[in-house]
Amino acid sequence: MYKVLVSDPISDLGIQQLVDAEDVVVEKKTGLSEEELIRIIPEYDALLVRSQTTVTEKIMAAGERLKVVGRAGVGVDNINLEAATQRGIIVINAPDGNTITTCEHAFAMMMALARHIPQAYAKTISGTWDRKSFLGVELRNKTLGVLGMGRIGSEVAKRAKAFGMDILGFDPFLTEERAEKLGVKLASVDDIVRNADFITVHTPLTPETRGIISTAQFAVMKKGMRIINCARGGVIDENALVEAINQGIVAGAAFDVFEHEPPQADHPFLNNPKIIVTPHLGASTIEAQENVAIDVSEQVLHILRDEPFKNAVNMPPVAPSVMNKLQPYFGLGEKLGTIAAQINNEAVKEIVVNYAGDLSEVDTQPLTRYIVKGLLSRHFGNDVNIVNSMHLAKARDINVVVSKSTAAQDFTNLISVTLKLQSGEEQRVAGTLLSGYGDRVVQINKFPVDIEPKGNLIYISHNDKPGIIGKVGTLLGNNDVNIAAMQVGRKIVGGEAIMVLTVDKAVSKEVLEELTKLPEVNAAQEIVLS
Ligand SMILES: NC(=O)C1=CN([C@@H]2O[C@H](COP(=O)(O)OP(=O)(O)OC[C@H]3O[C@@H](n4cnc5c(N)ncnc54)[C@H](O)[C@@H]3O)[C@@H](O)[C@H]2O)C=CC1
Ligand SMILES: O=C(O)C(=O)COP(=O)(O)O
Repeated sequence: MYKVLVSDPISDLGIQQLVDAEDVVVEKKTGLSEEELIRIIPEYDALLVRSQTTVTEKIMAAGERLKVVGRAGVGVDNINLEAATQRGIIVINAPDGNTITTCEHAFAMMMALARHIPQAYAKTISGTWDRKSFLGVELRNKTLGVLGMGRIGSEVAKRAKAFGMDILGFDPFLTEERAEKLGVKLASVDDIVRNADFITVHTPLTPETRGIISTAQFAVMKKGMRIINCARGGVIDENALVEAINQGIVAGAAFDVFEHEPPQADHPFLNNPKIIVTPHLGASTIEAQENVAIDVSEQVLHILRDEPFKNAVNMPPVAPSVMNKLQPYFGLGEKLGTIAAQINNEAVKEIVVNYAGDLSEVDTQPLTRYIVKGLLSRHFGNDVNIVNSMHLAKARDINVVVSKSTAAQDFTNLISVTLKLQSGEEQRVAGTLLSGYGDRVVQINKFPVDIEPKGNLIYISHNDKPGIIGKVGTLLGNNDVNIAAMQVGRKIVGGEAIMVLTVDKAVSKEVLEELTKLPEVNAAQEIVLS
């Protein structure tokens, strides 16, 4: 049974598929302190959060079974990604489910700012009929600057267009083509701060975006401009904003997010009549909450069940078309790594992976993670997975080199894994995916073989002498080890050779030692595959 902890308020309807899953138990415990979470997290395989729970390194360290942290939303700044990656914990988010909702909130904030709606409402319900104090401005013909033209920023721009606004957009990934399609003029941050009547930010909080709008930017803004932050607290410097309002540069600001949430009671935004605030409500609609919870629950279920998944934020993204091509090779890749690790006992300095044939045309980076995982699993066991395999290799100074070739000998695809060892020697395992037959190992070191990589194997390197096969068979038989299949590989008669035996059960160290004592045998290793 997999145990899932939901530690923030997440839509019941959205997590229903987890609740309904026969192999999952869902427990909801919100408002926990870090200490409480550290205490209970060892029981859980998955943790589902929104933005309230801060998933610290200590929580990750305590999460002995923790396989995945699912963020029902976009921003993962409350999750220590580095700590997750080091421990092989997959972090996923739900990037699309709250785009429209947050865009609509930003738009609502812009309109509320333009027409003083919160201030006018407060005064009216207090019994004062004041029509003079709330003279607003139209959005039509105003210039809107959008910083961050990703999912939300682009939707904001589309709506602003419909309101007759001119839009200046800045995003390092915004191309001229896409800007044109969106009806946005590509601009620099400087163009935007100098020319916009309204500015709205839609970037994550990164070292680069922290304070992207600060004192220097406010200093050159149009007098009477208005500014909105429905992204992350800190993108617009809070103190610099208050100062710009006091100087009469900024006519009004609308903030949904704060540098520290919730803000202290004496936060300068909370009693400034020119600043309207909401308590991080950008994603808070029925629709968005259902969407993000459904998305994240679906992926969590896949991860728990070791099925392919998407939206991992601590692994590079892979296009679905690429994923579809690579997926059939994941098992083979991992097994090749496992075999390579088990036929040698030396420290590995470098792993050279060559993808040939069909595979040379695809971005194989996710597949390399599986190979490295298989390789390191001999020593790391379950502590290595595809999230941390490259990280663990790097931390151990193991260089991973990938090469590609169009020709794949007689195969349509071929993966070769070569280990460069401390002694300067090399070990090589190559395999292919044969249509209709599945995974096959087709080469070990210089010897061509044809092995189904499955179950328990014994790898023997020996000298090709008459009678050796019989001796090995007798020795194993005497030790009650049944041979299911056998492959012998040699280059020349009487020269170096290898034997790979598929056996029905694991063999003991003692049996392996007995095998190495046979005069023709140079080495005998067990290879265990799942
Ligand atoms: N208030 C709320 O409740 C919500 C807030 N958000 C926040 O909104 C932000 C945007 O979300 P999405 O549009 O879904 O993300 P996204 O990833 O689609 O877009 C973010 C964009 O920011 C751009 N960017 C990064 N660095 C930049 C820089 N230095 N200058 C300009 N652009 C830069 C990226 O290239 C990307 O296109 C995130 O911080 C997210 O956490 C998202 C949902 C709800
Ligand atoms: O998705 C995001 O990035 C958000 O900021 C939404 O946060 P929330 O899920 O409402 O706590």
